[in-house]
Amino acid sequence: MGVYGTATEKISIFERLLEWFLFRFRWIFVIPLILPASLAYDSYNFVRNWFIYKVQSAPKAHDRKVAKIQKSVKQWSSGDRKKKMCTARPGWLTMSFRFPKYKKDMVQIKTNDLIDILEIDTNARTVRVEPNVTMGQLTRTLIPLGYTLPIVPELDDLTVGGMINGCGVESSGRKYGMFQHICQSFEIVTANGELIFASKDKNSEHQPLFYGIPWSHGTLGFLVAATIKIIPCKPFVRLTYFPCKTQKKLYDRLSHEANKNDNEFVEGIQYSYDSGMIMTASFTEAVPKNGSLNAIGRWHKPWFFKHVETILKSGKETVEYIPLRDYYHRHSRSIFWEIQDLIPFGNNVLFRWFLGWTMPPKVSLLKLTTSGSIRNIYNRRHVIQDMLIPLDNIQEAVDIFDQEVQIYPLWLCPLNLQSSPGMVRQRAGRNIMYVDIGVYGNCTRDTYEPKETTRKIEGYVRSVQGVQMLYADTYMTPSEFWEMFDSSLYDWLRTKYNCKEAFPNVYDKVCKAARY
Ligand SMILES: Cc1cc2nc3c(=O)[nH]c(=O)nc-3n(C[C@H](O)[C@H](O)[C@H](O)COP(=O)(O)OP(=O)(O)OC[C@H]3O[C@@H](n4cnc5c(N)ncnc54)[C@H](O)[C@@H]3O)c2cc1C
Ligand SMILES: NC(=O)C1=CN([C@@H]2O[C@H](COP(=O)(O)OP(=O)(O)OC[C@H]3O[C@@H](n4cnc5c(N)ncnc54)[C@H](OP(=O)(O)O)[C@@H]3O)[C@@H](O)[C@H]2O)C=CC1
Ligand SMILES: CC(C)=CCC[C@@H](C)[C@H]1CC[C@@]2(C)C3=C(CC[C@]12C)[C@@]1(C)CC[C@H](O)C(C)(C)[C@@H]1CC3
Repeated sequence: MGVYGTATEKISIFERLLEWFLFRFRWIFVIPLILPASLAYDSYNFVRNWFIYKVQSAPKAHDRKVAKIQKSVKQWSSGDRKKKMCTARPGWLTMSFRFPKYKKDMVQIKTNDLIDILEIDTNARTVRVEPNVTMGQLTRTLIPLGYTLPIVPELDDLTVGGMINGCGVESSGRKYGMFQHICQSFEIVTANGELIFASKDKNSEHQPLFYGIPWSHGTLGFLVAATIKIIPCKPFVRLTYFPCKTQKKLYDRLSHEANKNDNEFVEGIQYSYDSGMIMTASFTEAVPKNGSLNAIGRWHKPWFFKHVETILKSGKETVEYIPLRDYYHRHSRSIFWEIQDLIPFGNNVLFRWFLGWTMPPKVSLLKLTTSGSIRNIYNRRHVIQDMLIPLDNIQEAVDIFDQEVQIYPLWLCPLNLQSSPGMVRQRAGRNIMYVDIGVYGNCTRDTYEPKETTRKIEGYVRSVQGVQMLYADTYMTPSEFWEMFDSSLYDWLRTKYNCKEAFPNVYDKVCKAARY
């Protein structure tokens, strides 16, 4: 039973067996209940969003919704101010592993109904959206018009608000950086209830706030709308798979492709210590006559990471044409590779043909129904981490991951990090190619101790000027945290916009103590 935890934990054999049973057979509950509920939830949202977009009622309603938020914040401001504020978005809806503890002791401001796309301006090449608009909603609306966001983080339910106040990365990061770098302006309700417009434009009065908002997790104000760049796109991508059978070949290829201007998208999946696949893609108008079309998003298709593994085994460099939306949401159906634990036989051909159309279960509904025992088992042996480190350090970083957790596959996503102000900054004065190393899975190492192991990895990441994505568990102390992140602009903005009484410090929202 060593695999389920650490020697120091005192938990009876019976409890372990029960946990194991609940974990292994979670599908008994997920298939008949969560899958239909997910389908119903998505269908309702699809119809509702389509209707609202058609009747164009969102822009008018927006002003009313924002006025309500301002009123609530002003009420807080003129009250006793004993409690701090956060959004009322419930913990089970967020796309992170933990349920936030801090919400119950705070005044929750209702930003929940900010769920609409407000304006698509194809001349200015921007889209103005409310913060709870999801990536799935945006691709569904923009792609038929011939446009897309330059960066589309791949899980359908990720929100614009989460991508901006937290962080968003995707395979076009090699060209565009992170989600915050494709934003033009933010509309913010401040701690005083004032509505301000913070733009990237250097003549904008609130330009520093524009740079301060990303990664601040709602601790500088409430985001009520964002204007984001859009670019023209084509209906397909031409995806090339480069199987790599040694680690050197894998990282050389990753670095070569990440620095090559022709590539719109570059990502890697490392399947073992010394083998993996690098994939590059660019937009294309049509599938050539002899080209192979693969609509990977269709319900009966194999999970994307399994499909890639099959090509890796064949060892052949392969080219496929993939519908653009299928490409963007390629990791949604299998929630990267997390679905294996939830429905172990989900990639079986019979399951796919009969029930594939009901997949995937919604992460939010899974979270809502996660029992304490399942949470314990995930706490003890499941690792979810994304570390952004300079691409030049990839070999060393993977060695540390291998030594500490030895979990594969690893997600490798290059991103171009600008030298701009904000919580995440590198001070080179030029762009540096980073890579996001994503580790998602069960650790079977006997030496794995969630806190100690994560702290070792965090220490390494700090030592190479890397950063940890904060949706994951962080075990850093405040001083370690502020060694990793730059507090100069953040602290100044917290004073300037009277945030200290109104919102907690970002560390107090993301540290382990703030989460279940
Ligand atoms: C005590 C104190 C007072 C401050 N007062 C102000 C103030 O009056 N006005 C103000 O705007 N900020 C102010 N700030 C915030 C300051 O801009 C940030 O701390 C900034 O991120 C620090 O950058 P740096 O000095 O390391 O700049 P550098 O590393 O030298 O800057 C890197 C690049 O970012 C650009 N840059 C730097 N700051 C900003 C910014 N705020 N917005 C856009 N581009 C920027 C620079 O031009 C340069 O190209 C103050 C901070 C402190 C601690
Ligand atoms: N490809 C990728 O990049 C992926 C990224 N992720 C991570 O998941 C998270 C996104 O999850 P998602 O469910 O969309 O977002 P969350 O609800 O988790 O929000 C993330 C943070 O942003 C704050 N926030 C959200 N909306 C607002 C707003 N309107 N005004 C002020 N603050 C706000 C929240 O504050 P509060 O606590 O007050 O609600 C919270 O601290 C991100 O942090 C991201 O890093 C996950 C998967 C993939
Ligand atoms: C930067 C990138 C690409 C990050 C991808 C992160 C995903 C793999 C994470 C985000 C949220 C996440 C932690 C989650 C889970 C798996 C991994 C996810 C989807 C699951 C579904 C695993 C099963 C759990 O019981 C529970 C339902 C609580 C969580 C919910 C969040």
